[in-house]
Amino acid sequence: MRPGLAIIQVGNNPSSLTYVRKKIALCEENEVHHELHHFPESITQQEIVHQIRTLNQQGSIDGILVQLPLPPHLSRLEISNEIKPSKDVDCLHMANFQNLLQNGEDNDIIPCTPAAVLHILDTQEIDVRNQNVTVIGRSQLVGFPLSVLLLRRNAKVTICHSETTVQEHVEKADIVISCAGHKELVKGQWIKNGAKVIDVGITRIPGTNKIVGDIEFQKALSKVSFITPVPGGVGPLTVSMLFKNLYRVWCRSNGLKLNIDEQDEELDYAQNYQF
Ligand SMILES: Nc1nc(=O)c2c([nH]1)NC[C@@H]1CN(c3ccc(C(=O)N[C@@H](CCC(=O)O)C(=O)O)cc3)C=[N+]21
Repeated sequence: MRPGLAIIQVGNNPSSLTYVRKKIALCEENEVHHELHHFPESITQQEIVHQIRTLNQQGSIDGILVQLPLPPHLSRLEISNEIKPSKDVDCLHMANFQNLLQNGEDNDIIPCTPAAVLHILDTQEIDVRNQNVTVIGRSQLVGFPLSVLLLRRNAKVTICHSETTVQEHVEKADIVISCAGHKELVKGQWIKNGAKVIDVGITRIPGTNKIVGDIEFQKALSKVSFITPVPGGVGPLTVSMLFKNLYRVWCRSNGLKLNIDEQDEELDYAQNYQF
């Protein structure tokens, strides 16, 4: 049986519309069974919970993804914990999240964006051990788990957030990973010569189709020894990692042994990425 992915989307957040469209396009390209459950902003907590419970029972669905952010009247925590842990491709359920903290990269599921960042570090052969790594942002899906995973790789991690100054921590960083979603928050001149920079942030410029990252890219270019662009950097890889996670849960639910080499091939055909 083909892998099956259910996406739950609430409202019409323009970024979510784009991301969901990309995920569905990849499902179609790769013959992954998919269902989009798109609800109006007015949906109640109970209705969403009911939908998740139905999908939890559904044999054709291996992975359930609740597209974030949710509107403020819905409880993300409660909704996350309704997802059957074995179908949770984003590692949102608290049991999965706890396992992630305990097992680090040995965990079954690593959330898609942190997994994308680790993949970049690995393919670029960037060793974070004993390096000053400044992570900007502490969200449950990105900054926080990523920081823990970097710590387990023995990086010296500094986490910045809305109540910290950023400049001084960027200035001392060997590696900067920005996941704030604030247009050009990190000034090129702050970056240490030779530093490596991964830009996870995406901000849409209103009234255009343009997106920009958290880093002043052009100004950073003369300083860095490596930088990922926006668009065309972490974003597309994030979607590849979703498919990697889906493949994992599908293997598990079908009693198949995971073949990691095969899995990496799956990843290559899912996206072409080149920095
Ligand atoms: N439950 C959940 N899981 C997620 O994995 C999740 C989420 N919620 N909410 C939002 C973020 C963001 N995210 C991206 C997906 C694709 C691109 C992507 O393809 N970006 C392209 C272009 C995008 C564009 O043109 O707008 C690029 O950066 O080149 C970016 C970001 C997944 N997220």
